[in-house]
Amino acid sequence: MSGKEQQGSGNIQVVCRVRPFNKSELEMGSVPCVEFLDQQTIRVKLTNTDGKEKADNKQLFNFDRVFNMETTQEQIYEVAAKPVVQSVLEGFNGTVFAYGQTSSGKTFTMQGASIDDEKLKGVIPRMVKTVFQHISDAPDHIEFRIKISIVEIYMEKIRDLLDNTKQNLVVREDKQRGIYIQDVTEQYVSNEQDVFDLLRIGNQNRAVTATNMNEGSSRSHMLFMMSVSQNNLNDLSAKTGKLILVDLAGSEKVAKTGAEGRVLDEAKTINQSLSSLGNVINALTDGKSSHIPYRNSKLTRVLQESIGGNSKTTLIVTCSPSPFNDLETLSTLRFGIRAKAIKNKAKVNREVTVAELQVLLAKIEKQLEEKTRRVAQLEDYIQQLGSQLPSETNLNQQEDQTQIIDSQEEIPQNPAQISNIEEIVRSKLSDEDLKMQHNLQEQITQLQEVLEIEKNNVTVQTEKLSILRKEFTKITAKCMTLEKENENLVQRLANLNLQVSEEKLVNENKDKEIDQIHEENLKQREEMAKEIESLKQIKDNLLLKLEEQMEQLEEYEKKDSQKKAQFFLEEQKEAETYIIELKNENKLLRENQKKKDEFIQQLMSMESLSSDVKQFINTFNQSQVEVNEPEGEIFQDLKKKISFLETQLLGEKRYGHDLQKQIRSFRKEKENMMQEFKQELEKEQIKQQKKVEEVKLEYEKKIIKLTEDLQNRVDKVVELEIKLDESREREAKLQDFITSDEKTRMKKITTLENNMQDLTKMYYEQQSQSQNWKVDSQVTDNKIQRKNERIIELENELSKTKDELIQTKAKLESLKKSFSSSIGIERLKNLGTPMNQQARSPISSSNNFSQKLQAEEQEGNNQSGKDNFTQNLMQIQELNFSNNLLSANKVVKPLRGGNQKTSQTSSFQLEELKFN
Ligand SMILES: Nc1ncnc2c1ncn2[C@@H]1O[C@H](COP(=O)(O)OP(=O)(O)OP(=O)(O)O)[C@@H](O)[C@H]1O
Repeated sequence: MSGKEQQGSGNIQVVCRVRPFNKSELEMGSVPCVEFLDQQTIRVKLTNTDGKEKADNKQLFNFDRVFNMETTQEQIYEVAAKPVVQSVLEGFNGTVFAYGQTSSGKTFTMQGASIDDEKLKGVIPRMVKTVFQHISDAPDHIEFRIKISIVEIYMEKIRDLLDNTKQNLVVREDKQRGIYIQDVTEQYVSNEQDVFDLLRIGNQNRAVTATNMNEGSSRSHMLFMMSVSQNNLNDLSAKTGKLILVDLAGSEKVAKTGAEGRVLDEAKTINQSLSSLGNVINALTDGKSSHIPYRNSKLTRVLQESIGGNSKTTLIVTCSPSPFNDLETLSTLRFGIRAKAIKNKAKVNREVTVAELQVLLAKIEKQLEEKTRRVAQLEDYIQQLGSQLPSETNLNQQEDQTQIIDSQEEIPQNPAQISNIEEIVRSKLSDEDLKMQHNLQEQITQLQEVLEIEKNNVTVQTEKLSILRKEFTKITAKCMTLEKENENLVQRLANLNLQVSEEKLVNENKDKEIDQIHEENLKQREEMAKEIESLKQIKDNLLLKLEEQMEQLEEYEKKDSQKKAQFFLEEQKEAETYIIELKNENKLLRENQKKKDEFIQQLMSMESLSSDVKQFINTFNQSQVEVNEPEGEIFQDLKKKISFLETQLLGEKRYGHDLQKQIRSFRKEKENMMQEFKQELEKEQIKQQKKVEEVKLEYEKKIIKLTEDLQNRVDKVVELEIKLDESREREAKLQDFITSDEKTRMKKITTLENNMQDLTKMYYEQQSQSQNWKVDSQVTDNKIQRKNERIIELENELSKTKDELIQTKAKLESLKKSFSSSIGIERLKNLGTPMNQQARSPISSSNNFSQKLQAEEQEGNNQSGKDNFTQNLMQIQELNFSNNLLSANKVVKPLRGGNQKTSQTSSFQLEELKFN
């Protein structure tokens, strides 16, 4: 695999999916709050409360891909997840995670409605197929090992969904393994079914609750992790790709989901960890943060490699199309846009095994062997061709000879030769001659010394020259680099100035921002405190009101019952009076009955009396017939009385009948009245009951409304409290940030300012130095030029001297010859001349000698030997003079600054250079 293939740096892929309307949304006749402009662009249409679209509503979002409501599970998988899975099979780390509001379709996307349904199964079951398909298509020498782990992050605890006993796992970091969950269950799998079984177990153990928004709302973030290790049995290489598929818990508004109690706590934790995820994304993308707060939540810690690390990552943002959720959809899309800017650096996780290295070593050894064999073959071939193979040392020498050493011009002067000549001359010359010769020798030595000095000077000068040349080139180079450095420094200085001013500006802005945020926070806090206070007041008022209303209700109920009781009492009273009346009437009736009975008895007694009377009358009548007439009158009276009594009886009977009738009608009336009363009473009772129930219902409704209101307010209070906590946290962080970051920034600024001052100083120093250097270089240039001139002069003089020396030598040679020949003649002539007369200074003695010669000349001893001698003497004088002149010239005439001094300086300089 090439290096390019092994590296994969790029942004996180972000795709957006909008789910279809659910049943209740369809029933409401909702119109989508999103519009799909093309395959990459989506627009959110925000509406006012009247349902009309808001003015200036251009909420456009661009993603790597936008999936509309009709998108199938397969389409999502092919575009969003399959490339990541394929990267994992190549040895990369890969992550696919779904983010969105509760009930927006995260679980549907990641797992699907059913893992067994071909159409509805989600990313996880589909991925399994791709992996096992790849394994079955892979060549035989590739060995695969697949491990599965499933965990959930619930209430900031990592729970192992494959082992219920592991309830609080720990995240660790390792150089080799990267970020990993310690002790998590890693189950080896060998086929698709194994994975599905584990998935089922994991789903069974996952925390799910029904909320107002979702029947099966995930209360945790679920992470499905798969590691795919591959061993190549041929080259023994190994690589491991890790895949993480994340079904996040949904962000939710507690007011909408109706969360309370435990569910509310869950919602708080979910929202908190999602906001930590948002913070990490912000820190990664704002381009300013040096610290990424991965450790603020378990979720971000586990996903550290996936967000901004070694992973190929796809984020699926899921949205609801309902206008009811438009603001949540908007914030989800904004989250996706921020995440899109994250850059990851994925690389193949290759493991270099010992076995692999051994194979590599064996390969290299084999190559080496082949190369050695080839060399031997080539050597044979060369020898066969008759060529000599260079030995190793020759080869080394050849290599060493690459350095060219400058050879110095040899001066034609040989001290050995001179010493030879000296000896010959010494053996042949007399003392005076020897003296002369000695003088000459001295002169020659002087000349040689001068020559030597000059030679040394020249060497020194040449060396100096080369050193100076080198120095000059160095200085020039240095000057150039300094100039460059200077330019860079100026540039840097300008940049630093810019940076500092920018930093200052940024700082000022930040300060302003911080102040603003601080102020805003304070305001918000005040507002929130006020709001909370007012809400508390409202809550208290509501509670008071509720209590009052409850009291009123109780009072009302009391009053109602009192009223009812009174009403019943009155009714009872009425009924009682009525009953009393009826009783009275009954009494009357009974009295009448009594009377009637009495009367009937009377009547009966009267009837018996009348029958007695009748009997008596009959007996009387019978007896009347027998007795007399006057008794007939009594009878008549009795008859009248009887008839009167009979009419009275009849009247009484009628009266009795009437009374009975009356009693019957009274009874009927009473019964009817009782019936009516009962009916009315029942009706009234039902009415009252209905009324009571209505009132009760009304109150219950009111209570429910008030409780709902109260709950909403409590929710609001909770939300506000969460917000307050968050803003407090934010403020605390800001404070930290302000204190720590600001301090470091201030430090940075001061160090930058110091640096700037130093740099400015340095810049000026450098400038003055470079100026000095320029002057120095000019001076050195001039010096070099002068020295060059002087060297040329010296060289000329040297060559002159050399010529002269050669001439002198030649003359000396010829002189020696003629001297030796003439000395013989002279000796013969001046045998009586004392030796001490000749022992004077060379010049004076030679002058005397010349005077003598001149005298002899004048004397006319004109022999050829004598002429020669004179000529030679003249020549010697000339030579002496020129030599003196030359030596005077050479020794006295100083080089610039004095010859000795220069030679001293140069030797000093040389010492210095040697030392350097
Ligand atoms: N693309 C879709 N097609 C058909 N039905 C869908 C789609 N997306 C989601 N649903 C349905 O919507 C409901 C909610 O979906 P899901 O449970 O996946 O939401 P979620 O985002 O996971 O919610 P939570 O965060 O509360 O767990 C489910 O009944 C699901 O079947």
